[in-house]
Amino acid sequence: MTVLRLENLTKTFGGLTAVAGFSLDLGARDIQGVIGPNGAGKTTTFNLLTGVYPPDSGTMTLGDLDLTRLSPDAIARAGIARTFQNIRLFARMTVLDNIAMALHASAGYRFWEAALRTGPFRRREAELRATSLEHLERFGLADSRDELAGSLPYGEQRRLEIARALATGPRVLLLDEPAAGMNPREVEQLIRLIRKVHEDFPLAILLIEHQLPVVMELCGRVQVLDFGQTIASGAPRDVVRDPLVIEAYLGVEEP
Ligand SMILES: Nc1ncnc2c1ncn2[C@@H]1O[C@H](COP(=O)(O)OP(=O)(O)OP(=O)(O)O)[C@@H](O)[C@H]1O
Repeated sequence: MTVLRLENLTKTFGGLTAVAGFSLDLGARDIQGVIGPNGAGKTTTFNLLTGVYPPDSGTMTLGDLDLTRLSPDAIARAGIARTFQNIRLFARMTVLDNIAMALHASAGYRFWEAALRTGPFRRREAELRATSLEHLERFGLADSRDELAGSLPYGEQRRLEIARALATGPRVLLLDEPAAGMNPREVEQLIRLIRKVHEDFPLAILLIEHQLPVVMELCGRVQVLDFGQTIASGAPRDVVRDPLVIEAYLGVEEP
């Protein structure tokens, strides 16, 4: 069953076509990848999908819901969560508060309840902290709950960012180059983490990645972008042998 369908998305900036006719069907339990050289349009695709900018043309649907013109907030509420190429955490807040903030944002408090700190508000605050702690436990981060997020080692910051994205129960998780800046040991741990997330949570994952081993290990299907165009798609082991893909990556001239 398809959870996310993108049809013919196009986005231009001035005279530059960043994404040209991008289409994708993501099954409810798929892990799919998007790869391509620098500037190929990968991050722009995620920015369209999360409502950072509207597409010039094309449609995006999540289940029965048309996402195409929705705001980033509405798209997040509908069930699409993401992480960023450069980790975005509240670095000066504690690990626990980073999760609590994500839950808070989706809890929908009324302003006066929060301002007056009424009984129901305090009760929900306590519940929120308990839920946040449980969530941290699942990700092996409970012992670091009182540390500042910015002081965690890089691999754990990435884990916290993924934990935060999952706190509100999304149907689709977008990971933008999760292995960027990681050493081989951290990459191994990340692959295990993403596998476990996929086993434990009922969601689909769409992954942008430069490091091919990550894509080869995790993705059932991969799409290759070059100058905004999809130049190949299919099983990772077939796609990496495609002459067009080799040329795009290595700049090899065809004979
Ligand atoms: N907001 C913007 N305004 C103008 N041009 C943009 C904007 N965002 C992206 N671009 C351009 O669109 C093209 C695609 O960029 P994009 O960031 O999507 O590529 P990418 O595949 O994610 O690259 P990288 O691997 O380097 O992150 C690039 O030429 C980029 O300069």
